[in-house]
This record gives sequence, structure tokens and C-alpha cells, in this order.
Amino acid sequence: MAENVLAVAGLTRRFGTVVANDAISLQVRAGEVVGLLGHNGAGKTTLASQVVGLLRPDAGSIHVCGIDAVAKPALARRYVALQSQAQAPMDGLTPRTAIELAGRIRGLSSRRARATAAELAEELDIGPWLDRRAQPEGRGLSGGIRRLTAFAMTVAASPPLLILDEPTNDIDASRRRLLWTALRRRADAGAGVLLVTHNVTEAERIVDQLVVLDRGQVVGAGSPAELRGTRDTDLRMELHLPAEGGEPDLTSVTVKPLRQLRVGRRLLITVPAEQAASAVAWASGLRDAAQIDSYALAPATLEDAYLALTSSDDSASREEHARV
Ligand SMILES: Nc1ncnc2c1ncn2[C@@H]1O[C@H](COP(=O)(O)OP(=O)(O)OP(=O)(O)O)[C@@H](O)[C@H]1O
Repeated sequence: MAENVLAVAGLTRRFGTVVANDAISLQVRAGEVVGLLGHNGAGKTTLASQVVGLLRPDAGSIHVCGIDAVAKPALARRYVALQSQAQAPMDGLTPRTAIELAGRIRGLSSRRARATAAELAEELDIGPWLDRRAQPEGRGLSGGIRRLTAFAMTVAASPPLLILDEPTNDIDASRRRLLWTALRRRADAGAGVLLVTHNVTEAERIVDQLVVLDRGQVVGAGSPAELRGTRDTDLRMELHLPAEGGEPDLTSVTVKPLRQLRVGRRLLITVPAEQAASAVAWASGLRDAAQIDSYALAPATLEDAYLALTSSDDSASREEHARV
């Protein structure tokens, strides 16, 4: 079995009375992409910041490639690179210089750093901007090109552990796909990747494992298939509820939902494939009786499972957690 490049155990970090990380344990193995999912304020950035030594934990341990990152943060930092959620400061630099510098700082020869910048520009399709200078106040380079440059800076020297905090923010759909491919390629070449994201659907395509955080705690962990907890053939019936009116009564129907979840004005119901016909007949009846506006039937997704894991309480209590 591949070695752990990141092992976090019992990690706890408080800000005043807010427990931002509450006894979190997780591992990232070499060659593996682990997605860290969670709503705003779940504690994802707090965890990433502790791994790279920007914050000290109140309790628990962090090992990066076997090195105690709490006792020896400077040593551990040599083995990990973080792309933070905030845009990297690069005013006055071109993407080429920024990527080369990031590689040089981490020990690449100037020749290797030059070649790496050119290779990454090709891989991420940012060639036309490679020699354009970033100017203050977002001028010169767009947010997406800055974000891609930050990604290239992070992966330039191929450290064994990569942590990426929302790396696809601001990036257009086609380059987002290039970034996901580039990331997967790094893992296939042996890097361990911790991918912090809100985007469950995109993450599902490239991650091997997922850890779901809610209010500082791990509320789910496993492969996408394990977390989905459904068979590939299961279906999701989505009912769009009218602005006025209650929830349709599920007790009187022959459909036996595997999972049922209300998200705003949507009611998400997971049903086995063999019940698809009765589910459609039932939903059509509800629509005809004006109890719902419309419905849709599609394959069950990881998003349904994620929402079920993180919606045990309403957002008001989540805000409460943030303020307590
Ligand atoms: N420096 C800080 N001082 C005080 N509270 C903080 C600090 N950093 C984080 N918090 C609080 O800790 C909790 C977790 O925040 P964190 O930024 O780790 O969440 P997150 O999952 O990364 O959220 P997002 O997806 O919005 O980036 C929140 O309640 C936040 O307000």
C-alpha cells in the first residue's frame, strides 16, 4: 500500500469559542487525490493552513511525509506546496517569471525552471499571457490567468504533497478541465493531493477519496461510490415545489425512497431504477394537481449524498456555530 504523505489525527483548532477544526483525522496517500468538501466556514482552510505551518493547532498531530509538521514546520514545508484560496500576489511579474521563481525557490535549476514554465503554460493553455505583466488592481492579467499561474507555481517543483484550496475559482470551463487533468496527472505520477473545494460535481470526477467537513467535524469519508451509498442504477427524482404550499405527502405512494432531502424549494428523492415508472406517474399526478411546479428524473449523484450529510441542521444553526 502507498505511504501516507499526509496524516492528520485529532486535529483541533479554536478561534475564541469557535471550534474551526474539531478532532479531525484524515490521510492522503502518494498517488491519491483526496477531496475535502464542506460548506463555507466548515473548517477547510483552517486545516490547510495548519498543514503548511501558517497556524498552530491547539491539539492533534500532523505528519507530512513522516515529518512532524507541528514540531518541525519549516522542515515539513519542504515537502508540501499550497495554492491558497486568496490570489497569489504577482503584481509586476509575468506568469513566466512567477512560475520560474516558484520553481527556483524550491530548488529547480534555472534551466529546469525555464523548461517547466514553458511546459505548464502549454498544459494549461496560458501561452498567450506568459509574458504579460500583472498590474495592480487586477489589471494586465485576468483573475482566471492569475489563478492558473498560481496553480502552475504550486506544482512547478513537484513536491510530494500538493494542497489546492479552490483552485478553479475564476477559471473558464475549458481551462478548468485542463487544470483537473493536470492535477490528476500529478497524482498519477505519485504526488498526494488534498483538494479543497465546494464543487462536489467537478471533484467527483477526479478524486479517489472524499472527506466531508461540517462545522469543524468529519461527517463523512470514503470513495465517491461509498459516500454516494447508492447503486449506479439508482435515480434521483427532483421535485420543484411551488412558492406557496407544503411538501407533497410521500406516505400514500407506492414509491419507496432510499433517501429524501429538502433543499430550499427542491425535494430530492433517491429511488431504485425499478421504481422509475411509478415515480414518474406519481410526480406527473402531483404536477397535474399543481402540488409541484415540475419534476426531473436523473441518475443519483454524489451531490445528493453530500447535501444529506451536511444538512442535518439548517443554515441558521451553521451561522450560530460561526458566531458562538
Ligand atoms: N483567523 C480567524 N479568526 C477568527 N475566526 C476564524 C479565523 N479563521 C477562520 N475562522 C472561523 O473558523 C471557522 C472555519 O473557517 P474556515 O475558513 O476554515 O472555513 P472554510 O471551510 O475554509 O470556509 P470557506 O469555504 O468559506 O473558505 C469559521 O467559523 C471562521 O469564521
